[in-house]
Amino acid sequence: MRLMVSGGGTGGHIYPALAVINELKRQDPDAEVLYVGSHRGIESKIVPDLGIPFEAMTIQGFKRSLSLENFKTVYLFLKSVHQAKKLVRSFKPDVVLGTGGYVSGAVLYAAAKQHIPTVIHEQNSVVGMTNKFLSRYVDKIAINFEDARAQFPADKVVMTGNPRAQEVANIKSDFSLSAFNLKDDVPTIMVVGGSQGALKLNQVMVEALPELAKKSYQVVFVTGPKRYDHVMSQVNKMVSADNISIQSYINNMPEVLPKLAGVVGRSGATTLAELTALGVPSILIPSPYVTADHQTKNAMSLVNANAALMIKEADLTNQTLVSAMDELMNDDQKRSAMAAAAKKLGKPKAATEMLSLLKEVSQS
Ligand SMILES: CC(=O)N[C@H]1[C@@H](OP(=O)(O)OP(=O)(O)OC[C@H]2O[C@@H](n3ccc(=O)[nH]c3=O)[C@H](O)[C@@H]2O)O[C@H](CO)[C@@H](O)[C@@H]1O
Repeated sequence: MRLMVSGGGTGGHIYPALAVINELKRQDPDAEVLYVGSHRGIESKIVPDLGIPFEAMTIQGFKRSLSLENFKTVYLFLKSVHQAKKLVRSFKPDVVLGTGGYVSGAVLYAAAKQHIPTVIHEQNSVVGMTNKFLSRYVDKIAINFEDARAQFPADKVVMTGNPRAQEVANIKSDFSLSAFNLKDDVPTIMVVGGSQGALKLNQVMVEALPELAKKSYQVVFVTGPKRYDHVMSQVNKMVSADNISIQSYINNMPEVLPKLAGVVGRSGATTLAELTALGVPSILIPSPYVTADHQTKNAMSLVNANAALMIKEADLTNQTLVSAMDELMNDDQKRSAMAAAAKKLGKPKAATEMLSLLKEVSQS
Protein backbone atom coordinates (compact mmCIF):
# COMPACT_ATOMS: atom_id res chain seq x y z
CA MET A 1 0.00 0.00 0.00
CA ARG A 2 1.08 3.58 -0.65
CA LEU A 3 -0.18 5.69 2.26
CA MET A 4 0.03 9.48 2.45
CA VAL A 5 -0.62 10.88 5.92
CA SER A 6 -1.13 14.44 7.05
CA GLY A 7 -1.72 15.80 10.53
CA GLY A 8 0.03 18.45 12.49
CA GLY A 9 0.46 21.35 14.81
CA THR A 10 0.16 19.40 18.01
CA GLY A 11 0.94 15.95 19.45
CA GLY A 12 -2.74 15.03 19.68
CA HIS A 13 -2.93 15.03 15.86
CA ILE A 14 0.52 13.58 15.16
CA TYR A 15 0.72 10.49 17.39
CA PRO A 16 -2.49 8.85 16.05
CA ALA A 17 -1.03 9.24 12.53
CA LEU A 18 2.27 7.66 13.60
CA ALA A 19 0.40 4.77 15.23
CA VAL A 20 -1.32 4.02 11.91
CA ILE A 21 2.04 4.11 10.10
CA ASN A 22 3.52 1.68 12.68
CA GLU A 23 0.62 -0.73 12.29
CA LEU A 24 0.85 -0.56 8.49
CA LYS A 25 4.61 -1.27 8.62
CA ARG A 26 3.97 -4.17 11.01
CA GLN A 27 1.40 -5.71 8.66
CA ASP A 28 3.20 -4.82 5.41
CA PRO A 29 6.92 -3.99 5.75
CA ASP A 30 7.05 -3.06 2.03
CA ALA A 31 4.38 -0.37 2.34
CA GLU A 32 5.41 3.11 1.21
CA VAL A 33 4.55 6.06 3.42
CA LEU A 34 4.81 9.84 3.00
CA TYR A 35 3.98 12.18 5.90
CA VAL A 36 3.04 15.74 4.95
CA GLY A 37 3.21 18.28 7.77
CA SER A 38 3.81 21.96 8.30
CA HIS A 39 7.16 23.72 8.79
CA ARG A 40 6.00 25.28 12.03
CA GLY A 41 4.37 22.27 13.72
CA ILE A 42 6.29 19.87 16.01
CA GLU A 43 5.76 17.15 13.38
CA SER A 44 8.62 18.73 11.41
CA LYS A 45 10.95 17.49 14.18
CA ILE A 46 9.19 14.33 15.46
CA VAL A 47 8.50 12.65 12.10
CA PRO A 48 11.91 12.96 10.37
CA ASP A 49 13.60 11.88 13.64
CA LEU A 50 11.72 8.58 13.31
CA GLY A 51 13.11 8.08 9.79
CA ILE A 52 9.68 8.49 8.16
CA PRO A 53 9.75 10.28 4.76
CA PHE A 54 8.50 13.82 5.43
CA GLU A 55 7.50 16.83 3.33
CA ALA A 56 6.72 20.18 4.95
CA MET A 57 4.45 22.96 3.74
CA THR A 58 3.95 26.54 4.92
CA ILE A 59 0.48 27.08 6.26
CA GLN A 60 -1.25 29.04 9.01
CA GLY A 61 -4.55 28.88 10.87
CA PHE A 62 -7.59 31.08 10.43
CA LYS A 63 -8.26 33.83 12.95
CA ARG A 64 -11.78 33.54 14.32
CA SER A 65 -12.47 37.26 13.74
CA LEU A 66 -12.23 39.03 10.39
CA SER A 67 -8.70 40.27 9.90
CA LEU A 68 -6.17 41.05 7.20
CA GLU A 69 -4.22 38.00 8.33
CA ASN A 70 -7.08 35.87 7.03
CA PHE A 71 -6.37 37.02 3.47
CA LYS A 72 -2.80 35.84 3.92
CA THR A 73 -4.14 32.58 5.34
CA VAL A 74 -6.43 32.02 2.34
CA TYR A 75 -3.50 32.78 0.03
CA LEU A 76 -1.25 30.33 1.92
CA PHE A 77 -4.04 27.71 1.97
CA LEU A 78 -4.47 27.89 -1.82
CA LYS A 79 -0.70 27.78 -2.27
CA SER A 80 -0.53 24.71 -0.03
CA VAL A 81 -3.34 23.02 -1.95
CA HIS A 82 -1.33 23.62 -5.12
CA GLN A 83 1.82 22.19 -3.49
CA ALA A 84 -0.15 19.27 -2.03
CA LYS A 85 -1.59 18.44 -5.46
CA LYS A 86 1.96 18.16 -6.79
CA LEU A 87 2.97 15.89 -3.87
CA VAL A 88 -0.10 13.71 -4.49
CA ARG A 89 0.71 13.47 -8.23
CA SER A 90 4.31 12.45 -7.59
CA PHE A 91 3.75 10.07 -4.62
CA LYS A 92 0.61 8.46 -6.14
CA PRO A 93 -0.97 7.30 -2.86
CA ASP A 94 -3.60 4.54 -2.79
CA VAL A 95 -5.25 6.39 0.06
CA VAL A 96 -4.68 9.61 2.07
CA LEU A 97 -5.31 9.88 5.81
CA GLY A 98 -5.80 13.19 7.66
CA THR A 99 -5.60 13.38 11.44
CA GLY A 100 -6.33 17.07 11.96
CA GLY A 101 -4.53 20.43 12.04
CA TYR A 102 -4.59 23.05 9.27
CA VAL A 103 -2.04 21.26 7.10
CA SER A 104 -4.32 18.23 6.77
CA GLY A 105 -7.02 20.58 5.43
CA ALA A 106 -4.91 21.45 2.39
CA VAL A 107 -3.58 17.92 1.79
CA LEU A 108 -6.88 16.07 2.08
CA TYR A 109 -8.71 18.69 0.02
CA ALA A 110 -6.07 18.39 -2.70
CA ALA A 111 -6.26 14.58 -2.68
CA ALA A 112 -10.06 14.48 -2.75
CA LYS A 113 -10.12 16.92 -5.69
CA GLN A 114 -7.80 14.52 -7.53
CA HIS A 115 -10.16 11.61 -6.81
CA ILE A 116 -7.75 9.82 -4.48
CA PRO A 117 -9.55 7.86 -1.71
CA THR A 118 -9.49 9.86 1.53
CA VAL A 119 -10.16 9.23 5.24
CA ILE A 120 -10.01 11.64 8.16
CA HIS A 121 -9.71 10.83 11.86
CA GLU A 122 -11.49 12.99 14.44
CA GLN A 123 -10.02 12.44 17.92
CA ASN A 124 -12.43 14.67 19.83
CA SER A 125 -16.08 14.60 20.83
CA VAL A 126 -16.48 18.11 19.39
CA VAL A 127 -15.43 18.26 15.75
CA GLY A 128 -12.46 20.50 14.83
CA MET A 129 -12.71 23.23 12.17
CA THR A 130 -10.47 21.45 9.64
CA ASN A 131 -12.35 18.17 9.84
CA LYS A 132 -15.70 19.96 9.64
CA PHE A 133 -14.53 21.59 6.39
CA LEU A 134 -13.10 18.32 5.02
CA SER A 135 -16.15 16.21 5.87
CA ARG A 136 -17.85 17.29 2.61
CA TYR A 137 -15.00 16.07 0.44
CA VAL A 138 -13.55 12.91 2.05
CA ASP A 139 -14.81 9.33 1.62
CA LYS A 140 -14.84 8.17 5.25
CA ILE A 141 -14.58 9.71 8.71
CA ALA A 142 -13.16 7.68 11.60
CA ILE A 143 -14.25 8.76 15.08
CA ASN A 144 -13.27 8.07 18.67
CA PHE A 145 -16.27 9.48 20.60
CA GLU A 146 -19.89 8.56 19.73
CA ASP A 147 -20.78 12.23 20.32
CA ALA A 148 -18.88 13.18 17.16
CA ARG A 149 -21.10 11.01 14.91
CA ALA A 150 -24.03 13.42 14.63
CA GLN A 151 -21.71 16.27 13.60
CA PHE A 152 -20.72 14.50 10.34
CA PRO A 153 -22.60 13.07 7.32
CA ALA A 154 -24.03 9.80 8.75
CA ASP A 155 -23.08 7.55 5.82
CA LYS A 156 -19.38 8.40 6.11
CA VAL A 157 -18.81 7.79 9.83
CA VAL A 158 -17.01 4.71 11.21
CA MET A 159 -16.17 4.19 14.90
CA THR A 160 -12.54 3.04 15.07
CA GLY A 161 -11.22 4.61 18.29
CA ASN A 162 -7.86 6.38 18.41
CA PRO A 163 -5.04 4.34 16.78
CA ARG A 164 -2.57 5.54 19.40
CA ALA A 165 -4.49 3.45 21.97
CA GLN A 166 -3.35 0.22 20.31
CA GLU A 167 0.25 1.36 20.06
CA VAL A 168 0.53 2.03 23.80
CA ALA A 169 -1.50 -1.06 24.75
CA ASN A 170 0.85 -3.34 22.78
CA ILE A 171 4.20 -2.03 24.02
CA LYS A 172 6.26 -4.40 26.14
CA SER A 173 8.02 -1.80 28.22
CA ASP A 174 11.27 -2.41 30.04
CA PHE A 175 11.65 1.30 30.84
CA SER A 176 13.27 2.06 34.20
CA LEU A 177 12.39 5.18 36.16
CA SER A 178 16.10 5.43 36.94
CA ALA A 179 16.26 7.34 33.63
CA PHE A 180 14.54 10.11 35.61
CA ASN A 181 16.69 9.52 38.70
CA LEU A 182 13.70 7.93 40.41
CA LYS A 183 13.14 4.49 41.98
CA ASP A 184 11.27 1.70 40.17
CA ASP A 185 9.57 0.37 43.31
CA VAL A 186 7.89 3.60 44.49
CA PRO A 187 4.42 4.59 43.12
CA THR A 188 4.91 7.40 40.64
CA ILE A 189 2.59 10.05 39.21
CA MET A 190 3.30 12.14 36.12
CA VAL A 191 2.12 15.75 35.78
CA VAL A 192 1.96 16.80 32.12
CA GLY A 193 0.03 19.59 30.36
CA GLY A 194 -0.50 17.92 26.97
CA SER A 195 2.09 18.00 24.20
CA GLN A 196 2.86 21.72 24.66
CA GLY A 197 2.77 21.96 28.46
CA ALA A 198 0.26 24.15 30.31
CA LEU A 199 1.18 27.52 31.81
CA LYS A 200 -1.21 27.50 34.79
CA LEU A 201 -0.44 23.88 35.67
CA ASN A 202 3.28 24.67 35.60
CA GLN A 203 2.83 27.72 37.85
CA VAL A 204 0.78 25.75 40.35
CA MET A 205 3.27 22.86 40.26
CA VAL A 206 6.17 25.20 41.03
CA GLU A 207 4.25 26.36 44.12
CA ALA A 208 3.33 22.78 45.05
CA LEU A 209 6.85 21.32 44.79
CA PRO A 210 7.96 22.00 48.43
CA GLU A 211 4.86 20.11 49.63
CA LEU A 212 5.26 17.32 47.07
CA ALA A 213 8.90 16.88 48.15
CA LYS A 214 7.59 15.49 51.47
CA LYS A 215 5.38 12.80 49.92
CA SER A 216 6.00 9.07 49.95
CA TYR A 217 5.18 8.88 46.21
CA GLN A 218 7.33 10.10 43.31
CA VAL A 219 6.45 12.84 40.82
CA VAL A 220 7.59 13.28 37.20
CA PHE A 221 6.81 16.87 36.25
CA VAL A 222 6.82 17.46 32.47
CA THR A 223 6.89 21.19 31.70
CA GLY A 224 6.53 21.21 27.89
CA PRO A 225 9.58 21.99 25.72
CA LYS A 226 9.01 25.76 25.42
CA ARG A 227 8.32 26.24 29.12
CA TYR A 228 11.17 24.22 30.65
CA ASP A 229 13.75 27.02 31.07
CA HIS A 230 11.23 29.31 32.73
CA VAL A 231 10.14 26.60 35.18
CA MET A 232 13.75 25.69 35.99
CA SER A 233 14.65 29.32 36.64
CA GLN A 234 12.00 29.33 39.37
CA VAL A 235 12.73 25.87 40.72
CA ASN A 236 16.49 26.29 41.00
CA LYS A 237 15.99 28.51 44.00
CA MET A 238 14.31 25.63 45.84
CA VAL A 239 15.75 22.62 47.60
CA SER A 240 15.93 19.64 45.26
CA ALA A 241 14.09 16.49 46.27
CA ASP A 242 14.91 12.90 45.39
CA ASN A 243 11.24 11.98 44.76
CA ILE A 244 10.77 14.63 42.07
CA SER A 245 12.04 14.69 38.51
CA ILE A 246 11.48 17.60 36.12
CA GLN A 247 11.55 16.90 32.37
CA SER A 248 10.87 19.15 29.39
CA TYR A 249 9.30 16.55 27.07
CA ILE A 250 8.92 12.76 27.08
CA ASN A 251 9.91 11.30 23.71
CA ASN A 252 9.02 7.71 24.58
CA MET A 253 5.64 8.12 26.29
CA PRO A 254 4.35 4.62 25.33
CA GLU A 255 7.27 3.08 27.27
CA VAL A 256 6.94 5.40 30.27
CA LEU A 257 3.13 5.29 30.75
CA PRO A 258 2.93 1.62 31.86
CA LYS A 259 5.31 2.43 34.74
CA LEU A 260 3.03 5.11 36.20
CA ALA A 261 0.48 4.76 38.99
CA GLY A 262 -1.33 7.92 37.92
CA VAL A 263 -1.28 10.95 35.62
CA VAL A 264 -2.28 14.57 36.20
CA GLY A 265 -2.92 16.31 32.91
CA ARG A 266 -4.98 18.08 30.31
CA SER A 267 -7.78 16.08 28.73
CA GLY A 268 -6.66 16.10 25.11
CA ALA A 269 -8.27 13.25 23.23
CA THR A 270 -5.09 11.34 22.41
CA THR A 271 -3.89 11.49 26.02
CA LEU A 272 -7.24 10.04 27.11
CA ALA A 273 -6.99 7.27 24.51
CA GLU A 274 -3.61 6.32 26.01
CA LEU A 275 -4.80 6.44 29.63
CA THR A 276 -7.82 4.25 28.87
CA ALA A 277 -5.88 1.80 26.70
CA LEU A 278 -3.56 1.10 29.63
CA GLY A 279 -5.97 1.69 32.52
CA VAL A 280 -4.08 4.58 34.15
CA PRO A 281 -6.10 6.56 36.74
CA SER A 282 -5.94 10.32 36.25
CA ILE A 283 -6.67 13.79 37.55
CA LEU A 284 -7.82 15.86 34.56
CA ILE A 285 -7.63 19.64 34.24
CA PRO A 286 -9.41 20.46 30.93
CA SER A 287 -7.91 23.32 28.93
CA PRO A 288 -10.46 26.15 28.87
CA TYR A 289 -8.79 27.57 25.73
CA VAL A 290 -10.03 25.02 23.17
CA THR A 291 -12.95 25.06 20.71
CA ALA A 292 -16.37 24.59 22.33
CA ASP A 293 -14.74 23.56 25.62
CA HIS A 294 -14.22 20.08 24.12
CA GLN A 295 -11.64 19.04 26.73
CA THR A 296 -14.28 19.25 29.49
CA LYS A 297 -16.50 17.00 27.39
CA ASN A 298 -13.58 14.61 26.82
CA ALA A 299 -12.79 14.57 30.55
CA MET A 300 -16.42 13.98 31.59
CA SER A 301 -16.49 10.73 29.65
CA LEU A 302 -13.86 9.41 32.09
CA VAL A 303 -15.18 11.16 35.19
CA ASN A 304 -18.70 9.75 34.62
CA ALA A 305 -17.22 6.26 34.45
CA ASN A 306 -15.26 6.80 37.72
CA ALA A 307 -12.01 6.52 35.77
CA ALA A 308 -10.74 10.03 36.56
CA LEU A 309 -11.02 12.98 38.94
CA MET A 310 -11.41 16.46 37.47
CA ILE A 311 -10.26 19.91 38.62
CA LYS A 312 -11.51 22.90 36.61
CA GLU A 313 -8.64 25.23 35.72
CA ALA A 314 -10.48 28.06 37.56
CA ASP A 315 -10.29 25.95 40.76
CA LEU A 316 -6.67 24.87 40.27
CA THR A 317 -4.37 25.90 43.12
CA ASN A 318 -1.42 24.18 44.75
CA GLN A 319 -3.78 23.04 47.55
CA THR A 320 -6.50 21.58 45.28
CA LEU A 321 -3.81 19.91 43.17
CA VAL A 322 -1.86 18.34 46.03
CA SER A 323 -5.01 17.19 47.79
CA ALA A 324 -6.27 15.45 44.59
CA MET A 325 -2.82 13.87 44.11
CA ASP A 326 -2.91 12.62 47.73
CA GLU A 327 -6.44 11.28 47.23
CA LEU A 328 -5.23 9.22 44.29
CA MET A 329 -1.76 8.20 45.44
CA ASN A 330 -2.51 7.44 49.11
CA ASP A 331 -5.45 5.12 48.45
CA ASP A 332 -4.41 1.93 46.63
CA GLN A 333 -7.96 0.58 46.50
CA LYS A 334 -9.40 3.71 44.94
CA ARG A 335 -6.55 3.79 42.46
CA SER A 336 -7.07 0.24 41.31
CA ALA A 337 -10.85 0.74 41.00
CA MET A 338 -10.20 3.82 38.85
CA ALA A 339 -7.60 1.93 36.81
CA ALA A 340 -10.10 -0.86 36.06
CA ALA A 341 -12.80 1.68 35.15
CA ALA A 342 -10.37 3.47 32.80
CA LYS A 343 -9.34 0.25 31.08
CA LYS A 344 -12.99 -0.62 30.36
CA LEU A 345 -13.16 2.53 28.20
CA GLY A 346 -10.03 1.65 26.22
CA LYS A 347 -10.07 0.75 22.52
CA PRO A 348 -6.92 -1.32 22.09
CA LYS A 349 -7.77 -2.48 18.54
CA ALA A 350 -8.13 1.02 17.09
CA ALA A 351 -5.05 0.96 14.80
CA THR A 352 -6.07 -2.36 13.20
CA GLU A 353 -9.60 -1.04 12.65
CA MET A 354 -8.27 2.15 11.13
CA LEU A 355 -6.03 0.22 8.77
CA SER A 356 -8.92 -2.03 7.67
CA LEU A 357 -10.89 1.11 6.88
CA LEU A 358 -7.99 2.57 4.86
CA LYS A 359 -7.64 -0.68 2.88
CA GLU A 360 -11.37 -0.86 2.24
CA VAL A 361 -11.50 2.74 1.03
CA SER A 362 -8.39 2.34 -1.14
CA GLN A 363 -9.99 -0.62 -2.94
CA SER A 364 -13.43 0.89 -3.46
C1 LIG B 1 -4.54 22.99 23.37
C2 LIG B 1 -5.10 22.11 22.31
O1 LIG B 1 -5.52 22.53 21.24
N1 LIG B 1 -5.16 20.82 22.62
C3 LIG B 1 -5.68 19.81 21.69
C4 LIG B 1 -4.53 18.98 21.19
O2 LIG B 1 -3.87 18.61 22.39
P1 LIG B 1 -2.48 17.87 22.57
O3 LIG B 1 -1.60 17.97 21.40
O4 LIG B 1 -1.95 18.24 23.90
O5 LIG B 1 -3.09 16.44 22.48
P2 LIG B 1 -3.37 15.23 23.37
O6 LIG B 1 -3.41 15.50 24.81
O7 LIG B 1 -4.57 14.61 22.77
O8 LIG B 1 -2.10 14.33 23.01
C5 LIG B 1 -0.81 14.67 23.41
C6 LIG B 1 0.11 13.62 22.86
O9 LIG B 1 1.42 14.04 23.10
C7 LIG B 1 2.10 13.03 23.83
N2 LIG B 1 3.12 13.65 24.68
C8 LIG B 1 2.80 14.65 25.54
C9 LIG B 1 3.77 15.19 26.34
C10 LIG B 1 5.09 14.69 26.26
O10 LIG B 1 6.01 15.12 26.95
N3 LIG B 1 5.35 13.69 25.39
C11 LIG B 1 4.39 13.15 24.58
O11 LIG B 1 4.68 12.25 23.81
C12 LIG B 1 1.01 12.32 24.61
O12 LIG B 1 1.45 11.05 25.05
C13 LIG B 1 -0.08 12.28 23.58
O13 LIG B 1 0.13 11.25 22.64
O14 LIG B 1 -4.99 17.91 20.38
C14 LIG B 1 -5.97 17.03 20.99
C15 LIG B 1 -6.35 15.95 19.98
O15 LIG B 1 -6.95 16.49 18.87
C16 LIG B 1 -7.17 17.83 21.50
O16 LIG B 1 -8.08 16.97 22.17
C17 LIG B 1 -6.67 18.91 22.43
O17 LIG B 1 -7.74 19.66 22.95
